[in-house]
Amino acid sequence: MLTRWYTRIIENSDDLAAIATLEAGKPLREAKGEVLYAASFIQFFAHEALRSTGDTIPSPHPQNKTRLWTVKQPVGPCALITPWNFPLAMATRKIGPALAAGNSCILKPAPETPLSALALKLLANDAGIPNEAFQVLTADRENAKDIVGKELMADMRIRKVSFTGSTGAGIALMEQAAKTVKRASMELGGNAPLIVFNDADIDKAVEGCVGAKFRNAGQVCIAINRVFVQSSVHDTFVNKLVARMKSLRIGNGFDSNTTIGPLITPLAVERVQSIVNATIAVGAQLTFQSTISDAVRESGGNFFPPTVLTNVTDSMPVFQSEIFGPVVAISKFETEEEVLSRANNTPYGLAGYVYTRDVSRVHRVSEALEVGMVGVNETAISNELGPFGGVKLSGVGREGSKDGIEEFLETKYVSLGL
Ligand SMILES: NC(=O)c1ccc[n+]([C@@H]2O[C@H](COP(=O)([O-])OP(=O)(O)OC[C@H]3O[C@@H](n4cnc5c(N)ncnc54)[C@H](O)[C@@H]3O)[C@@H](O)[C@H]2O)c1
Ligand SMILES: O=CCCC(=O)O
Repeated sequence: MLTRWYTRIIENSDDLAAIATLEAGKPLREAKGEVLYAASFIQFFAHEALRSTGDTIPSPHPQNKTRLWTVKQPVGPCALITPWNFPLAMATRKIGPALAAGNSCILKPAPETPLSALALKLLANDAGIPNEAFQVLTADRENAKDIVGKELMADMRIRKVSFTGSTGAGIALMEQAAKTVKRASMELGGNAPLIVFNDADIDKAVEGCVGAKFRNAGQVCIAINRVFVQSSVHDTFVNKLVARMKSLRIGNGFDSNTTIGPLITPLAVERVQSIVNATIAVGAQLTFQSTISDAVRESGGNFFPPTVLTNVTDSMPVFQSEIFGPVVAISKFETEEEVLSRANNTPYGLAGYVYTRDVSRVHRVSEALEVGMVGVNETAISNELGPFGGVKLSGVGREGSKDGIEEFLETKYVSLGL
């Protein structure tokens, strides 16, 4: 059934991408990429279902009088709660392993993007997945908090909660889930550093920065939030970045020239603007800001122009908050020791990126960064095979990869006396 669902998603990819662009505003090209990314989790976990095997264990008893083994069993009905920024992929990254492990599940999508979830469900039912096995429960923001979250969390029948969203909401759900001792996986906010050393390929670093900063207009949990550039290559990096950013095109996601769409709500635009204003007010320099054409501005979308801030210091608001918008904030550093201490000086630990040609440094820095995922000389780290997840306030558990299905399985131990 999962394989059939995968096929239905691919067959309907143009419609799914259009729905995601309509709901979330992302450029259609990115939405098409998200459909393939979303589908990959269904295909991968359809295969992974075949590998959910237990162990046989040697008997510890002197006369070999017992046989011991384990079986993998479904954890039980699952509550899956997802955000709006990847309305298809964040859903399938949970539904795929939940169903593959043999669980039923209830998906509670973000109030901003319920239609993508409902479209996925239609295709799942069409592929033969029973209505009862995968349900979608839509709710507005207040109902999500006050009724849905608490109802699902208080219900003893729900044995697992898998959440992707903000750290604050994740903590609230963990507290609620504790009362019925549910298994909990939390994919939460980030504050990713990009570290560019003076031996790096600067063109490659600029391209990586553009990729991981402007994807979905910066509304990505693994988006680069703090850029640290070694002082001798700082000006070169900034100049090349600004030159590259001049080719970005802001506009309606359905316009084929658009590379940056709107932010999700007017409130999101206000929030990003206030972070930028507060950072400039304490001494950062506004080095570059793209222009938004009158036609685009008058179209009424929630656009924020791609922006570069330099002379940023660690205590400034742009380094302290998850920006969730197209703003590059850059700071200079001198030594490896200094930059590692500054990069780790955050309660978050989702992704980190480093550009260097020194292989020893690759090992030192990737091991020392307090994050769940490291991109070395690349920033496109997301795929169905890599374990996705964070440490510290960025969450617990992993999604995708062989680890992803384990989150939805219990290990039962059987001891047989002969
Ligand atoms: N680590 C990851 O994999 C990952 C992926 C995507 C987004 N995120 C994070 O998500 C955040 C942006 O998404 P958002 O604004 O939709 O987040 P959010 O936390 O406001 O909402 C996420 C989901 O949780 C629901 N929700 C919120 N509070 C709830 C509560 N108390 N009880 C039950 N449900 C509740 C919302 O309705 C929505 O469906 C960012 O912080 C981003 O970094 C993390
Ligand atoms: O926003 C967070 C998820 C993005 C991704 O899976 O690459």
